[in-house]
Amino acid sequence: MLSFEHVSHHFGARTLFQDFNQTLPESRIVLTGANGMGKTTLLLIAAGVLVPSAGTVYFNQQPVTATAMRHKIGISANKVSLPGFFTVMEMLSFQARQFNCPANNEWIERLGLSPFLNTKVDDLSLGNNKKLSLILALMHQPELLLLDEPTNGLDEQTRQALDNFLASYPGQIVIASHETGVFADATQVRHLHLDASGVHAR
Ligand SMILES: Nc1ncnc2c1ncn2[C@@H]1O[C@H](COP(=O)(O)OP(=O)(O)OP(=O)(O)O)[C@@H](O)[C@H]1O
Repeated sequence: MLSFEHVSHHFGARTLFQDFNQTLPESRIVLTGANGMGKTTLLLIAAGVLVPSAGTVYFNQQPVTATAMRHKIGISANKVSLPGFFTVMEMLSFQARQFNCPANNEWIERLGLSPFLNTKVDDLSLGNNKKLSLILALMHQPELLLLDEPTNGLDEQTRQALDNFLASYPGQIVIASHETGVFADATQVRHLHLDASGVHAR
């Protein structure tokens, strides 16, 4: 369960959110808001990748910045850039070693990334880069999965495969999206909306 306690964040003079307090027991959370409102920033903070200006984010009562949480959280966001000089296979192997999980998971096949295993990350198309980022986020089957615009740039077949996968994912999922129909079939969905006055739970 994700929980924000007195979380504030600002970049220079710009405050994105101030004293955000919310416990989110729902298994599916959708984060919406206009461009530049802070959706990606909130995801990075929830992943423990970015330390907020104030406050703490907890996942199952543990601060997300704790080292032990690395194995429990997965994030796919354009702002989490991948080292361009690695090939796809090297990247997957590296991640597998980090998380002590198999690199050869079904997702490489299912997302059609097999022909690109020897391609350097820098040389991947936008869609294939997105696929790699998604696989890296979910290959260790994290308890908390944070996805920034996961279907952006994906072809229809891949979108469908991802939707089906997410529908039965056992962990908690937070998706930042401009699309309204995210988690259409889920029963427990919480909506968070960001605007100029901060984060609003709906
Ligand atoms: N490292 C940074 N330093 C300074 N400003 C930043 C930094 N990262 C993000 N920002 C600013 O913070 C604001 C929120 O950015 P963020 O990427 O979180 O928005 P977003 O809601 O995800 O936008 P979009 O829908 O366009 O992806 C933007 O105005 C952005 O320019």
